[in-house]
Amino acid sequence: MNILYAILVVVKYTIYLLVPWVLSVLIYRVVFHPLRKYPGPFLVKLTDAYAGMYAMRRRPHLNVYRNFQKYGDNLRFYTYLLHRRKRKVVGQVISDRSLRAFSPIMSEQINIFLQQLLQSSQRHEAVNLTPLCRNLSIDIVGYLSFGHALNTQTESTNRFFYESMAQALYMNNLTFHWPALSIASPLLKWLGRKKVEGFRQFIHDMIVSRMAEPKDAHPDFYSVVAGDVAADDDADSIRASELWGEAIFFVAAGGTTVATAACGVFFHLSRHPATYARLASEIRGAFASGRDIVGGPTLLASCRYLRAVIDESLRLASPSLGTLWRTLDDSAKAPMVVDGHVIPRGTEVGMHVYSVLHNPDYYPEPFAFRPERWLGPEEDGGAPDSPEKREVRTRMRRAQVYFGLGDRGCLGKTMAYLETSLIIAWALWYFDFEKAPGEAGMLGAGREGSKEPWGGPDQFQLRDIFIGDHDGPNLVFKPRGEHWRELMEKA
Ligand code: HEM
Repeated sequence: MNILYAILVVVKYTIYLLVPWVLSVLIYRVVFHPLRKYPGPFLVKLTDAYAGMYAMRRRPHLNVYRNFQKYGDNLRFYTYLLHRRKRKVVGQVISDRSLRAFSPIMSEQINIFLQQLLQSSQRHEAVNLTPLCRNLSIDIVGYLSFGHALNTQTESTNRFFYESMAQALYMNNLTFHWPALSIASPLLKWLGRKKVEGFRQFIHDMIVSRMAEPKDAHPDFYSVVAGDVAADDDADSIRASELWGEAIFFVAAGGTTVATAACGVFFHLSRHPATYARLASEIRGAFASGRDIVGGPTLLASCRYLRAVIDESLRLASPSLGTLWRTLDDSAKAPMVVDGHVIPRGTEVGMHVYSVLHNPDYYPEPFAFRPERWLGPEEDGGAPDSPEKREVRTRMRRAQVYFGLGDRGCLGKTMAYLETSLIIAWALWYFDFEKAPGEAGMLGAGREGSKEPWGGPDQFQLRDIFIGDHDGPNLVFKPRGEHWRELMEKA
């Protein structure tokens, strides 16, 4: 009885202390917070659990978009910032010169992907492009980062890689949107421990096997950073080294983004026959054989419609969906001013990629797939131009944020365009394709009758786990004439 009484007293006084404390925090957040003048859902002012709930459901991009529609151009949100990466070092790995040295490896890997399409076509089976493109881009980034043959395209051993990485990113994204959840970090880590540890072990093995080779053995990330970041080859030292963080970031940044880009293009082409026909005729008219399709002026500069299709697909289904955060450098003397707003020191300001890319002020009919919007009059059959049209194009280009902008923008942009262009151009050279019949063909698409503009059957569905996660499309490939025989020679 005495113990029960003691517990009740403790609970009572805890409540007496907690209630005023919680109330004062809430009053501060609503009434006195330096960001109080910025609109947003009332719950956001009270707690970051609001953003966390959407992150949990992998839908923060859609929620933020909806809030921009409701509250205007500036929103208040709780989150915190990622740290800056060694841009200069990483930049050297994917400079144009390094890419030239690397492009035979890229072509070899895409060739394996094409062989798989060929096999599916010979079996008259539909293929799910998500695992195929994911394995391809992960294999390419494996070579690019540590000269390492991951062989996820041909063997199942390393295929856990994506699942593990996605689990780690999902967890990070969750605590990023809902920092208070860090209290539960040990539990979350424990729940996801197998996948996350698998991912860590994998990166560790990749680094160790590369460190065993001479620095210049491959034209890869390691050959550039090896002298810059030192680590012994024991697990703790590697995990504590800068190489570790850089490697994880690099593999995550390059490992799945291109897969999303390519899947988006496949999805949209399979839903838009006129676009498909125009692009097929551009590619098939520009080259004499599949062997002639290589990176360089013809593919990237002459195939303007291909670029427009990739751009429009990246706009609708951007591999990066969330907010790119910035904060004022500690050493900066002048305050940060954004769009006329003076930003309190220590506050992070972000640009929400999905919302910008679907803003009707920049992209009229933002959910419509219209590659032509990216073409100038000279590329669009000499269509009449006007100052208004030029103004629309300029605004569109300035809002083209899927690679980020400015001095933190994507360093892999050239590589991403090259890789996606080669995948699509070769697929259209060797094959014809269409969406799989029946329900299977709906994989990755929204639903008929959806009330949301992003929910319809012509919209590629992305889940926001920091990167865009997806499944599908399921497509049926048919070899085009006798061109496929060239693939047999390449095999
Ligand atoms: C379509 C594919 C891709 C998209 C949409 C994309 C998008 C992005 C975005 C939005 C950022 C952040 C920019 C910012 O914070 O302002 C970024 C950064 C970065 N990306 Fe990409 N990316 C793609 C492919 C790649 C590839 C293939 C690589 C390399 C293999 C790569 C390497 C990087 C690196 C190293 C950074 C960090 C730059 C820095 O912090 O200074 N990306 N990317």
